[in-house]
Amino acid sequence: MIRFEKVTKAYPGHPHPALDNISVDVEKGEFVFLVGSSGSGKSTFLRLVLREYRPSSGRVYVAGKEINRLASWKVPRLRRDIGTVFQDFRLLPNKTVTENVAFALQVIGKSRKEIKDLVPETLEMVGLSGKGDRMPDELSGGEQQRVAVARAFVNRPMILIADEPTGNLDPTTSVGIMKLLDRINRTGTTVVMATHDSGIVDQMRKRVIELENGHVVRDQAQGVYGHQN
Ligand SMILES: Nc1ncnc2c1ncn2[C@@H]1O[C@H](COP(=O)(O)OP(=O)(O)OP(=O)(O)O)[C@@H](O)[C@H]1O
Repeated sequence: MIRFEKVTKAYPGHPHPALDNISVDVEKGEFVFLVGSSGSGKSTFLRLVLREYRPSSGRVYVAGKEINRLASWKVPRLRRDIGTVFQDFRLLPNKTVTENVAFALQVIGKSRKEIKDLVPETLEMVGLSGKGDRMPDELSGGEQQRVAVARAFVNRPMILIADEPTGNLDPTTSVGIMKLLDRINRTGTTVVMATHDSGIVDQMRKRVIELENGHVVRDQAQGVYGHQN
């Protein structure tokens, strides 16, 4: 589903590349944690999948397509297939919960009928039935992140990318969000999540890819957060 072939990404003005000749394969339906200290290259990896950046060298494939060769006008189509969740929720503050989730469908041209069916169904799935008319600032952090997850998943994307989705949440709330991501993964959606949350990684025992200075230093099935000697 995602393939990096000898990918290097160097930012202008930086002496060391953020990713240095990495090759990684993520199969359809996998759940992968990306771990590594701050600056190790996790966000750069995720941004390359979204084609927010192009690699300096090497190839990135998503669903069999080499995305660096996509014409710019095809990039929005690629991003439709990839839901995103971030640490800081990124909800539209002047829209209700329902409107936030519906908006994701409106921008890709879904019919009113589809929106009417999909939004309540997805809000129910994330445990927010009955809160559709609330504004984001009337919700707890955990609830806001549930809205963000609903928005990312309402279109049933092939891939869900999460960049430190539990970074602003307490441990109990984090577990709730992880249960949701796990449930989404079980529907067949490939999940790639960058995180510093060792408790979550150790609890879930999914594949762990560790980056260090732009290199893959560990790729472990049913892995843990830290090194095991
Ligand atoms: N837009 C950018 N321009 C220049 N350098 C960047 C840019 N984004 C990231 N970098 C550099 O690339 C390296 C990798 O950064 P990246 O954000 O991918 O790391 P990260 O593992 O996601 O870190 P964190 O855990 O702090 O989010 C760092 O040295 C960073 O300073």
